[in-house]
Amino acid sequence: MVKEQGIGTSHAKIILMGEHSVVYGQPAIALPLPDVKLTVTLTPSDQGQTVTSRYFTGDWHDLPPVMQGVRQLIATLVEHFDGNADCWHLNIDSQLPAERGMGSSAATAVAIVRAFFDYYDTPLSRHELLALADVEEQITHRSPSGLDAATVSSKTPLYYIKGHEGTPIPMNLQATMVIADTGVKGATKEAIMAVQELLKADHEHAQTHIEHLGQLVDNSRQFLAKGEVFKLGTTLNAAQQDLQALQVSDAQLDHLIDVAIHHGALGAKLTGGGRGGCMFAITRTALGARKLAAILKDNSARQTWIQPLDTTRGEN
Ligand SMILES: Nc1ncnc2c1ncn2[C@@H]1O[C@H](COP(=O)(O)OP(=O)(O)O)[C@@H](O)[C@H]1O
Ligand SMILES: C[C@@](O)(CCOP(=O)(O)O)CC(=O)O
Repeated sequence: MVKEQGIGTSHAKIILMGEHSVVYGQPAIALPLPDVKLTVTLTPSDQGQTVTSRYFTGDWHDLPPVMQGVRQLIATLVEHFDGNADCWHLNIDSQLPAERGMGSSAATAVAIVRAFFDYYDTPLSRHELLALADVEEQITHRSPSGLDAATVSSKTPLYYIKGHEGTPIPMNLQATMVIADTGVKGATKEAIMAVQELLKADHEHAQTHIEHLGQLVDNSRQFLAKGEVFKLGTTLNAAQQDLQALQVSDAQLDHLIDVAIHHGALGAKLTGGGRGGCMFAITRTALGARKLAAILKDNSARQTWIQPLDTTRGEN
C-alpha cells in the first residue's frame, strides 16, 4: 500500500574540522545548514519509474554516469520494497550547489531514502537511513567516512568518528560563520586519493598532520562548548595549515582564506574535500559576517552563505 505522496528532506552541511583525517579514524566536527534544503517528492504516475533532477529527466535506468550512485540507491530501494511493478515519479529539488563540499551527494541520497520510506509508509531507523545512504556514497565518493550522510540528516552539530552514527554536541558560541564558494568544482575523490598517495610516499609526514588534525578537533570541541571563540579561530587556522601540508587546498581557496584573515576574521579554512569547493571564516558579530561576505564576493567568491553559530542546536 503506497501513500499519495512520499516526501524526504535533508539539508547542506559544513565540516568545521576533520575532513580527510576522519577517513583515517580521527574525529571530525560538522554542522548542519538547515536553511540550505533539498526535497525529494515521490508521487504515483501513470507509467514507468521516472526521475526529474538538475542533471537528468527520464527513466531512472538511464541515469547518466554522474548519477550512478543515485541509480544504485534507487535500484536498492526498489528491491527493498519489492516495487518493480510500481509506477512513480521522483523529483529532486535542491538548493545545494553540487560538488562544492556542502554534501550535495549525501543530501540527495538521504532525501531519496526518506521519500521511499514515506511513500511506502514504513518506519526508518537512523541506522538503516545511514546504511542505505552509504550505497550511494560508496559510488560517488571513494572510501567515504559517512560524515556527510550523518550531518545532512542531523539537526544538531555532530562529533563524528568513522563507523559510528555521530554524537550531538553542544555549541555555545557568540560567532557567525561566512561560507564562500570559490566557484571551482571541488575534487573530493582526487583529494582523497592525493592523501592516500602522500601516506604511501611519506608516511610519517602525512600521518603527523592527520593525527594533529584529530587533536585540533578535540580541542575545538572544548572551545565550542565553552564559547571560546578566539581559541577556536586560532585552531581553524592551524587546521588549514595541516590541510595545506596534506596538499588538499589550492590557490583559490588559499586566496579567499588570506582575504578573510586580512579583513579581521578570527579564523578561516577550507571545508569538505578541498581542491576547489568552499572555504569558511568565523567572525565575532553578524554585522562583521555580512561585511566579510561582501568583501569575499568582491574577491571572486561566487556565492556566500551566513550561518550563526549559536543557533544550530536541538535534538536529532
Ligand atoms: N540536485 C541533484 N540531483 C541529483 N543528483 C545530485 C544533485 N546534487 C548532487 N547530486 C549527486 O551528487 C553528486 C555530487 O557529489 P560530490 O561531487 O561528492 O559533491 P558534494 O561535495 O556536493 O557532495 C552528483 O554527481 C550527483 O550524483
Ligand atoms: C574528504 C572527506 O573527509 C570529506 C568530503 O566532503 P565533501 O564530500 O567534499 O563535502 C571525505 C569523507 O569524510 O568521506
